[in-house]
Amino acid sequence: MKKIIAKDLLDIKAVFLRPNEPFTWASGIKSPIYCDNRLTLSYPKVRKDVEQGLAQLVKDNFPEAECLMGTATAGIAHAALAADILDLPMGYVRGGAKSHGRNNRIEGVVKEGMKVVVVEDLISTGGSSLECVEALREAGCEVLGLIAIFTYGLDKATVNFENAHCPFVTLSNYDTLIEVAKEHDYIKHEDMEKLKAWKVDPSDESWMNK
Ligand SMILES: O=P(O)(O)OC[C@H]1O[C@H](OP(=O)(O)OP(=O)(O)O)[C@H](O)[C@@H]1O
Ligand SMILES: O=C(O)c1cc(=O)[nH]c(=O)[nH]1
Repeated sequence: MKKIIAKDLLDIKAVFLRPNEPFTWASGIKSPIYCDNRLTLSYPKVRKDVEQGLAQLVKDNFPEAECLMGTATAGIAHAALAADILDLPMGYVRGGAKSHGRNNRIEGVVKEGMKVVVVEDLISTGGSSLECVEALREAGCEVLGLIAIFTYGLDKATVNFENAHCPFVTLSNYDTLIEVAKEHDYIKHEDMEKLKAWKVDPSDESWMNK
């Protein structure tokens, strides 16, 4: 499954490499790579692989789940589609509470003690995911864990999830993506060298001068 999803992302050109004009991530990290999983929504075959994969992750890892909660914005559609396969309720968590209407941060029905799985599209540092986990816990939910399409496998994310006592599982990851990209000649040799230097410590910007 990890290789199928990695190949899907490469085939639909959801993986962007821009070593000479780095992307700025949500965390502020400058990166030569950006994975736009939102594009999976535009490709029905890939979308099916992703949603069936996410539903299977819930069945295998969190079989007691009573509700899926997407992270705004990129996790929402995946939570809805996977919840439909599993015939479970769903909702989503905003980045912050609304300042009008019902002032909600969490949308959908939330009940005290409800067993929830959070659905995210991608994990870099895990900061955005864990803010949603925290909001759901504050609202009285029992967060069983989090699922996502992709993780970069950064140490920072591992530590953040451990500290938050929140297990997480993903459909694919950076190491698999690089392996599949090599097998299918998706990445030029010089870009691979920059990626290697960057991955040693993504928060150290010296890779840009290599
Ligand atoms: O693990 P992190 O370091 O928090 O980074 C990953 C987050 O960044 C992206 O969201 P973005 O802020 O781009 O917003 P979006 O979901 O609205 O596209 C992505 O969808 C994750 O939620
Ligand atoms: O960390 C991020 O903001 C981020 C990285 C990435 O590869 N893709 C994405 O959508 N967000």
